[in-house]
Amino acid sequence: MTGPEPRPLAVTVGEPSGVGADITLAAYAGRAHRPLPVFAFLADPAMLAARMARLGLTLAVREVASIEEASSCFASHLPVLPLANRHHEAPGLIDARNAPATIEAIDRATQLALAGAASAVVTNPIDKKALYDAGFRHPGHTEYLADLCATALGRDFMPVMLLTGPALSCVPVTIHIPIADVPSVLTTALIIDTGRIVAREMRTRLGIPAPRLAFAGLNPHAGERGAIGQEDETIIRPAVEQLRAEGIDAVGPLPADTMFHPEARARYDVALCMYHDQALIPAKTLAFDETVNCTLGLPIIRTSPDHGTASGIAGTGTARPDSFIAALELAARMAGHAALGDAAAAA
Ligand SMILES: NC(=O)C1=CN([C@@H]2O[C@H](COP(=O)(O)OP(=O)(O)OC[C@H]3O[C@@H](n4cnc5c(N)ncnc54)[C@H](O)[C@@H]3O)[C@@H](O)[C@H]2O)C=CC1
Ligand SMILES: NCC(=O)COP(=O)(O)O
Repeated sequence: MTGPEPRPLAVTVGEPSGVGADITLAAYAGRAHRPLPVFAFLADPAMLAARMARLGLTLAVREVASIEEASSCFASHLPVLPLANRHHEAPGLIDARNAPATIEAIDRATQLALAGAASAVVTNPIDKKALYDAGFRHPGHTEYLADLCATALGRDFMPVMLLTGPALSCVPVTIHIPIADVPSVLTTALIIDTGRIVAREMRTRLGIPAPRLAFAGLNPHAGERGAIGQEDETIIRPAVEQLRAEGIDAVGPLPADTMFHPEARARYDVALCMYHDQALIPAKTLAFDETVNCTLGLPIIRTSPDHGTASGIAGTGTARPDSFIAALELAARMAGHAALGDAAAAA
């Protein structure tokens, strides 16, 4: 017996000078070999046509008026929800005129997910500086999506960035801030709040019944018992103790340099790291093509490939779609779609 048809995913095009269009088109072109969950692509059809021509792709595209139409045409046509704003197609070239369309795609995909018409949002990478220069006041998708959800629902959400792949799941507790600001932004309360969201959503959304959380220290050797910095003992340890008191399986602070080798990784389900690169370097080094960026703490599901705009290879046909496909697959799994293999077997 098959259940109701799952609602489509809403995929945003991201920065048009980057590889967002390339990897989405490549994933769709390869769907016979690696089946995809149904999605609608929020993009400028003219920009897509130009990128397809540049890539030598001849895919059947259908402009759809609503995301619901994606389900009926996905097998034969790439469903595109046209943006009202234009994207100028020029690989590698940042153009300030593109920002409104890039943001429109994120806004509309989020609205579709909040309204229940899309089962999840999958974002392609944005060029953060290009958007900052155009007046975008959020560090990245993670915080912007939380703001959009807060505005729509009238309450605040604390977004948490999770990078998850076959070898490692990890969370940067502080995200896109200068390294010099990390010690002052890092507080016991921030670590506790992050740990609670991670523990809850690893269980409720990622299917790990009793997640084991490992917290990295901030300083070398996790501060060497206070001899190499104080934050490990004064900020991180009290947070870990509080989480343990709440029944969460938490350990740390652990020396960060020895918590990512295979035996160490076997002892936890998710590493909570104190700053961006402490988390993203091991995640991308271990599985660049399979790791997915997923935002926890929101009332919607959002995933993304782990990589950036890769604008140096946009339009060349060399961008690998694997992390993007993994992001589609994770979003579908989190949204409760039948596994693609199961769906194929039931068909
Ligand atoms: N979720 C998002 O919106 C993200 C956006 N970014 C943005 O991306 C821009 C560029 O960031 P970078 O640090 O240069 O990282 P990047 O991931 O764009 O590129 C790093 C290296 O990996 C290669 N690469 C990336 N994706 C690839 C793919 N799919 N196939 C083959 N090779 C690939 C690139 O060619 C480059 O050599 C920045 O503006 C940054 O803000 C970065 C990460 C995530
Ligand atoms: N380095 C990760 C990254 O830039 C992703 O940011 P976001 O746009 O997902 O917030």
